[in-house]
Amino acid sequence: MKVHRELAGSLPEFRNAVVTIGAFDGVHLGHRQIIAQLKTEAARINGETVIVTFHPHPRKIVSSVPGDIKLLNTLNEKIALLSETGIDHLVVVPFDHRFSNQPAEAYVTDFLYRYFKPHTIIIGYDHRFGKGREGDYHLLEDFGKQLGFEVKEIAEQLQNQIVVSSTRIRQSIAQNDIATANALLGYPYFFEGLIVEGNQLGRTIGYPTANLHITSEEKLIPGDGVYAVRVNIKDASNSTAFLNGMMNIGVRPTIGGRKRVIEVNIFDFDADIYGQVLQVHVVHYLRGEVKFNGLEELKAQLQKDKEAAIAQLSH
Ligand SMILES: Cc1cc2nc3c(=O)[nH]c(=O)nc-3n(C[C@H](O)[C@H](O)[C@H](O)COP(=O)(O)O)c2cc1C
Ligand SMILES: Nc1ncnc2c1ncn2[C@@H]1O[C@H](COP(=O)(O)OP(=O)(O)O)[C@@H](O)[C@H]1O
Repeated sequence: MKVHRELAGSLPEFRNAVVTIGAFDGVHLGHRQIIAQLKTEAARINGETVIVTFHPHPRKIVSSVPGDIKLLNTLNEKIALLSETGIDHLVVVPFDHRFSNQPAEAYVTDFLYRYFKPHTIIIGYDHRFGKGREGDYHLLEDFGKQLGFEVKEIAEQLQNQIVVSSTRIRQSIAQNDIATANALLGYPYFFEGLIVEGNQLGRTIGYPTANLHITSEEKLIPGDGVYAVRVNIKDASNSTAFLNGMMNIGVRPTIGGRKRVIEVNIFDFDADIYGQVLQVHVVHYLRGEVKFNGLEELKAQLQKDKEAAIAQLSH
């Protein structure tokens, strides 16, 4: 997959471009359905598959509360996930107020048609574009007749009767409904953080925990609670080996904590990994955070959590 981060001057001439446009936050099962169609269509006409996405996320620019929205993917994660789907081109369009204020007609002629000369455009059932989201499938179809491109619409995707949408997945993760989120994503939700020092208390009770500092401000972190996780230490070896573990997200009422922390105890593991980046794949929600009467009670619960986590991770 070739990644293009600028429009003017640097885009190639695509051969029979089969294009889709969207935020693709999460690269979830609905997105994957569109991508599958893109590839089928491109194979049929010997064309190239092109995904057009925007950065920053359009909601960050047009939202009334800027900076408020948390996302499923950082740009780099999105690029990695899309790259695995086997498409030919990803175009990351810088999204700003000027771009968002283009009338829908100008968006089609001065942007879509001008840069991509599409053979076919495939969009999701709820895709909107242009100032005030005024452009839709029908407008695109009208332009297609004039300018000579095909437009195809993909119906909404259901998973266990739930409509697959980035918004729905974001809500599920924030409310610790990891089961729903993962089912709609098609993979376990993941995030990463830098391993920093904590109170060094964990090791004294037999459960050392890697405390994570999240460097991406936009990344959505699951709601408070205890989770079964798989982790990958992103060190120089670039190993993709996964280790099992359990994670707590919360303020740690038992030790009188106030600040929200994210910490992971890795099973069958013993090494100093301060300063490394840990990627955490959230597999299962185990329980809510509890205030215990002292460390002994907490320790007993941690043993139970570990057994529950191992049972979940062995599926
Ligand atoms: C799987 C797991 C579950 C936890 N559950 C709770 C909990 O329910 N209540 C709580 O106060 N602390 C909980 N903790 C946090 C512990 O209090 C914390 O790991 C310990 O104080 C060590 O902190 P340190 O890493 O900063 O030294 C949990 C930690 C882990 C790893
Ligand atoms: N099994 C393990 N799981 C997590 N971290 C571990 C493990 N074994 C060793 N460590 C190391 O120990 C640190 C955690 O120990 P801990 O006593 O909880 O200190 P801190 O409060 O600084 O997190 C981790 O950051 C990591 O470097």
